[in-house]
Amino acid sequence: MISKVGVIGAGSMGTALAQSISTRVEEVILYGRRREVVDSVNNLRCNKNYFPSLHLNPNIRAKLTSDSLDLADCEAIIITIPSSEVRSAVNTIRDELSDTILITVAKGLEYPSLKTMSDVILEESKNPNIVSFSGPNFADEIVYGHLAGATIGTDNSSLREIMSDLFREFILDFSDDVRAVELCGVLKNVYAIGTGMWDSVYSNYNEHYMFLNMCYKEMCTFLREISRDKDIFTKFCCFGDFNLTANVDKSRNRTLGLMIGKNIIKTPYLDSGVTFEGSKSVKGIVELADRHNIDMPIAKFVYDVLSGNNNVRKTADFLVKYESSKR
Ligand SMILES: NC(=O)c1ccc[n+]([C@@H]2O[C@H](COP(=O)([O-])OP(=O)(O)OC[C@H]3O[C@@H](n4cnc5c(N)ncnc54)[C@H](O)[C@@H]3O)[C@@H](O)[C@H]2O)c1
Repeated sequence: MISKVGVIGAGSMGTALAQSISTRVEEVILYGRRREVVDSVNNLRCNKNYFPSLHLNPNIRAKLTSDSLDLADCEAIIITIPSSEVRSAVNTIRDELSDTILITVAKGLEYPSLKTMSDVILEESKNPNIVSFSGPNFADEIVYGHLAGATIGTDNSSLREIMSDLFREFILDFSDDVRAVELCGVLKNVYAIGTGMWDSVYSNYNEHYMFLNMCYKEMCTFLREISRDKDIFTKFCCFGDFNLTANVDKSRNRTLGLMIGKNIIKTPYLDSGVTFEGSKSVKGIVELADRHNIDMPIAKFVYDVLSGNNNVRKTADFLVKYESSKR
């Protein structure tokens, strides 16, 4: 159905999705910032900075973002750059985006606007054909063709069939509440940091799963208030992605929480750069919760520790007392 796709961002997720969809479309253009990455894709058929031993399919070509992009003949564009870069990147190419489907995988909340990435993309591109792609999937597994699940968030039902075909390598579910799908991706990062912090203090299985349950309950309380999709709780973007990110040590945000709890990383630590997107979003989530009058003590726990206002043990002990006092 779609024959040409542009992927903005030649990092882990961009390369993984390019490889995955290249079995479905005629041509994929991977847009990267670094010349050595672009050259390795075109000349060596691999992305030497991210997956040096993976042979990329022959219909993937790479281009530098600093060159003329020629996006106009791409029927879909997948945005796989860190959320902090999305506004400026879309602004630069906004004149070429009017007739394409814009798919975002970036997980973050802009601060202080509290806008999700689809809000930001719509504002910059004025193109309403926006899809969010979110679920429990690590790039280093997608890239080798392992099975994965994902939620497609779109309020345009005519895009569902096109997305089903493009992402045929995935098991998909759908939601018409794009913002809720994206907020699941932001919340799960906050709770993954929190679970890492908690596990650095309480390490038994009972303690771990008690806290995990408390996090999921808080996440659902938030979603019940803001989501139009009343089934969001069972979708890949919610339950699956929350579990993957909070439970698996390969998750960057969980690792951040563990390292802060073990004093390997010092706080304050709210603005970290590319790797730990959750730490950038936690302040926004706390503000959104306040705006909607939702009690979110665990998100506040993560915020307090990341901003250097409290340590993990004291805050975890406070949470235990707080939960017990609700009886
Ligand atoms: N890695 C995963 O498993 C995974 C899974 C789901 C979603 N995501 C999301 O995908 C996004 C990217 O994550 P990643 O893991 O691929 O990160 P990454 O650090 O591996 O790659 C990001 C790439 O984007 C490039 N980049 C940054 N700003 C750019 C710009 N303005 N124009 C072009 N390229 C730019 C960087 O050079 C880098 O190569 C994040 O929002 C992340 O939350 C990642």
